[in-house]
Amino acid sequence: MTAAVRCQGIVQIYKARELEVVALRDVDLVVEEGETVALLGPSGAGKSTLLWLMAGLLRPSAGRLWLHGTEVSRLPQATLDRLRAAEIGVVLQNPARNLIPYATPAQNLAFAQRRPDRRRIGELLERVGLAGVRRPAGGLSGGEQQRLAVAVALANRPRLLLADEPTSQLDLASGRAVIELIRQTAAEYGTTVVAVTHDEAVSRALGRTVTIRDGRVGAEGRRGEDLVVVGREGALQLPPEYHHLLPPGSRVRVEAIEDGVALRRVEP
Ligand SMILES: Nc1ncnc2c1ncn2[C@@H]1O[C@H](COP(=O)(O)OP(=O)(O)OP(=O)(O)O)[C@@H](O)[C@H]1O
Repeated sequence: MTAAVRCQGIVQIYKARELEVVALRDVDLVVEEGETVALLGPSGAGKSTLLWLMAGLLRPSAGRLWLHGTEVSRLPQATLDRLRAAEIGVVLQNPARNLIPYATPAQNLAFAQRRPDRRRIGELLERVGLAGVRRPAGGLSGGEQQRLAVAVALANRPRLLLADEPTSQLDLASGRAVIELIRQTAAEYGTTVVAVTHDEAVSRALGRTVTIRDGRVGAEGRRGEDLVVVGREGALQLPPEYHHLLPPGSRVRVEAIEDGVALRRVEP
């Protein structure tokens, strides 16, 4: 089966004046079609950058990226834009950026659809609690805009949904409704979901977690068990709960044991 997303050695460097910021270094990641994945990690780790790359809104500085078997890191921009419109739903971090401010919620959904489907529009507005709301999107609260942005991203039943903190501005009840909508869409249409989140309810609902630390895939979890991922050339990132045992600069002796290695601190 072709993976929905395949990242191979992705590097992303931002150039800000004379400074270069390495946001991602050697990210290898495969998301199978129909999988639902939460991207976790501390602030500044590179999660949003990875999502922007998957959405084709950024080009990687190095490495290769495939979406549904097409190498997007090499596609001309117009082809990439067409592919995004046809197959990908994107929810950016600032919800207003996903919306047309002078259009009503229903109009926003209609603009997003490639084929008009009034039933789907009604159903989505109902699901995000905006049925009957006729104010322009620009006049909605942050939470309402966020719920509408998720609905807009799902208006075309995308093959791939990419969402950056889709519940960050929502209270518990609306957050649940949005999570349920995403989960149900994934189950019903086989939509692949990758969502950056700090919300535990979202990562629980999505099932697979990928933790980005310092621009790399540091850990992966399924069904609650978090496993450290061995990167290129054997690189490992210790989870924060072990930092006090092996603080930065520690010298460790690596000892082979039956099913792996043990790391033992050696006092200088
Ligand atoms: N446009 C940009 N220009 C320069 N540096 C940037 C730009 N966007 C992000 N960065 C830097 O790249 C690194 C990764 O940023 P990114 O937003 O991807 O992290 P994040 O994990 O999504 O963080 P958060 O959880 O705070 O959103 C950070 O050091 C950030 O300051």
